Amino acid sequence: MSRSPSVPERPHREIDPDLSDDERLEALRGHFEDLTEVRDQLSEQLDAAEERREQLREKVNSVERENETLKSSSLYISTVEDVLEDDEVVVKQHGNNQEVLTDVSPRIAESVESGDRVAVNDSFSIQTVLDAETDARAQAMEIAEKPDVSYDEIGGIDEQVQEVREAVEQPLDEPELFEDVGIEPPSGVLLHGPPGTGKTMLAKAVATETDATFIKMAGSELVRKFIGEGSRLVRDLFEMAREREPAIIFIDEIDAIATTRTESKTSGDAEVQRTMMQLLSEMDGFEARGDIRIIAATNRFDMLDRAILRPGRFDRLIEVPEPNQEGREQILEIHTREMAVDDGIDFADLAAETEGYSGAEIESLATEAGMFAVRDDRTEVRHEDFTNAIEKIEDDDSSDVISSAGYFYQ
Ligand SMILES: Nc1ncnc2c1ncn2[C@@H]1O[C@H](COP(=O)(O)OP(=O)(O)OP(=O)(O)O)[C@@H](O)[C@H]1O
Repeated sequence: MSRSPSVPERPHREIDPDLSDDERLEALRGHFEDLTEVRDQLSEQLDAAEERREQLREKVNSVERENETLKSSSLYISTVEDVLEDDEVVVKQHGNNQEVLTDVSPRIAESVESGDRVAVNDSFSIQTVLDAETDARAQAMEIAEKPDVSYDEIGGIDEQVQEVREAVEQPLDEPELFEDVGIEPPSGVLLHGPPGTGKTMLAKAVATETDATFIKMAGSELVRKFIGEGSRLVRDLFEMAREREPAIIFIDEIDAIATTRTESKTSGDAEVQRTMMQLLSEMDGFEARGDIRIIAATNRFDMLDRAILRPGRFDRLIEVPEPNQEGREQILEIHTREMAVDDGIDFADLAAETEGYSGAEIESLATEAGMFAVRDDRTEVRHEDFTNAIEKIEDDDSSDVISSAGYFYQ
């Protein structure tokens, strides 16, 4: 900050009364000159102060304008690549990856660091640095230190539960077993099957059982909601897992980032490709015997880019099918455990009536049956509530819910 200039001293001159007229005149002239000099100095200082005030006023105006722009216009998200001298930085725009040399508003120049996510205006000038809350990282991942799903809540897929336990739980709990035998455990496990069959539940249950942190990222969100940030978020996902070992990374709807390459070369496709390449490179550099396990899920197995299924990547495929008669019966029993149900319910009969239902649809059926009891002012749910619920669901959804179960998954 500039110091204010010192105020000149007021000139003072004693005039001896014994002086001759000429001498007094000379002394007064001298005093007058001193006063004029001081006046000139003060006037110069006043000019400088006014100039400074003008500069400050301009600065205030520019900050106000900046503020207005910030409030009124859309800003673009970029990442700071490099911070140079004189408030200049190189930013990389999300979406098209274009690098731009730009300047930072002096107001925030000191808080900008390389790697920060920032908002830039139309002329690429950095307006604000995004904090952790606005950071997509927090929004894009679901993290559960202690997910609360146990194996006995999963019905009808015992074989798959067993396979997942061998491929995921054992390498975490008993890595020495694999070392002794001299084999690498599977790098990644891919669960594939129709929607609502328990794939997410299965991944959560292993995390619960092994006391691992469960970190979920949805492939579809990466490409729809966080456009341009996919590869960075994938990097963050693995970094987050390393920070929280033991951890289970669960990538849901992996098909969204790992579909077979299309002919079109739109920027969106290139972005999806980059996200997938990042995922592959994270997996390739991974220690399979380590404390991080990777599970992915898809209900569009046919569309997957085979590159992700190579050894060292998702090399253990587990199909999670729609439940069969026995499976549906088990799932019905699981989802009515907490309900007040009548002894006369014939679960085997209901299972036969619900062919083609997924686990998620059976869960909705149980809730719907409960609703029939509530409507009838009863606290106990009866067999006919279930049959009424089946009828209602099939009437309501004959065109979508039930048939969609097998729609994407062939
Ligand atoms: N096998 C099952 N046993 C018990 N409940 C199940 C089963 N499958 C699904 N459910 C119920 O359906 C809900 C949704 O299941 P989940 O999210 O695990 O399915 P998903 O296979 O991951 O589906 P999507 O492919 O749509 O992501 C679960 O919370 C659970 O209540």
